[in-house]
Amino acid sequence: MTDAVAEPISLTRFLIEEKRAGRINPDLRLLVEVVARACKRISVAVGKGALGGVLGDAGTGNVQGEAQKKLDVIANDVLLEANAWGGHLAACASEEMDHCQPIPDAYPRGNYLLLFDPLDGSSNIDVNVGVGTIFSVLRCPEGVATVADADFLQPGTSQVAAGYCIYGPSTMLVLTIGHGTHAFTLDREQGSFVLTQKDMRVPEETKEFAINMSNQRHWEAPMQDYVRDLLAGREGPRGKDFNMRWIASMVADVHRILTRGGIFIYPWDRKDPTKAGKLRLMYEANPMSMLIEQAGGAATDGRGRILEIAPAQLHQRVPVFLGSKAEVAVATACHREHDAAQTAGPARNN
Ligand SMILES: O=P(O)(O)OC[C@H]1O[C@](O)(COP(=O)(O)O)[C@@H](O)[C@@H]1O
Ligand SMILES: [Mg+2]
Ligand SMILES: [Mg+2]
Repeated sequence: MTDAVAEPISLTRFLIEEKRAGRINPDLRLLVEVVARACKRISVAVGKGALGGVLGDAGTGNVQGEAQKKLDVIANDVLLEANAWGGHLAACASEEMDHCQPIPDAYPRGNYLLLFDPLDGSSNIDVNVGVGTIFSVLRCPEGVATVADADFLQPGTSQVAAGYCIYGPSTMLVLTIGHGTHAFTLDREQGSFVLTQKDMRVPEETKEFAINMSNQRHWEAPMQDYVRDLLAGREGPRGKDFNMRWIASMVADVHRILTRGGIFIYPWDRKDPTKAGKLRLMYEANPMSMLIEQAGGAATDGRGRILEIAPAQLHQRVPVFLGSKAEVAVATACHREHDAAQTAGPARNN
């Protein structure tokens, strides 16, 4: 849990103070301001709902083979356009684009790489449930003349900033620049983000888990074991009753966990064994893991720390276990013990 701030300040003033304290440089500060401005525009588009002609399918597909919603495309265009002229970026990469998009030669170029999931929780757009934008910032490797996808393939530990904007009953920007995780609420009358939670902390222990249970039959053995113990409640080996929540917008599920704790899980499953998971490492798992770790939580792929994964592809997928530290440790230990037993024993049973 996190206390509300005594004297709310704007995002701009917060960033100026961080700059004075030597925690952010002018270019990164500008980049965060530009992303925040773009999120305000997306918030307006999302808020129009059925009146704005923004609901429904775009009639196109993305590189992931997923049908795009109109708002996926709108949010992607808003982020690209807002960042093109800033002078702080070398290139953008998006869940919705096949390859990265370098800043054109005619435009001022900077030294950062921006990655985003422009609209997270797309399946919730048409039913008026919270959705969001997730972003991650990396440094462009030195001496790169024309940025290529390979320049983005850096582990999550290299992120210099990460955040999300949640378009819910209120619009909130949650941000880390590597010195804690902070939440800003959009004052719609003033048009500015105001710091409302400084240094968010994820409680270490929890009694709440978030998972799409309809995939249960497709999970591997350690996942089955872990969730069976949660469901057994007070009478089971965990000795306590667990509650379940699943919004199906990662942004909204993670926001709840940052606010009151819990564990969020999207494991590998056998529905499509060629995919390493559903969620994307670069646009979803890495930025969320940095935010969660900066708030005292933990994030693994069930075996190891997500932020240390060396990416091989821009659109790489990964299993995700993140949230309250002690609970992520239990889930991860369950997988590791299973792996160890498999190595020692005669045959795999999953
Ligand atoms: O449909 P499911 O299996 O519940 O999956 C929900 C998950 O998929 C996502 O919607 C994927 O994100 P996108 O909407 O950006 O593709 C996550 O936000 C969410 O956690
Ligand atoms: Mg997403
Ligand atoms: Mg998306």
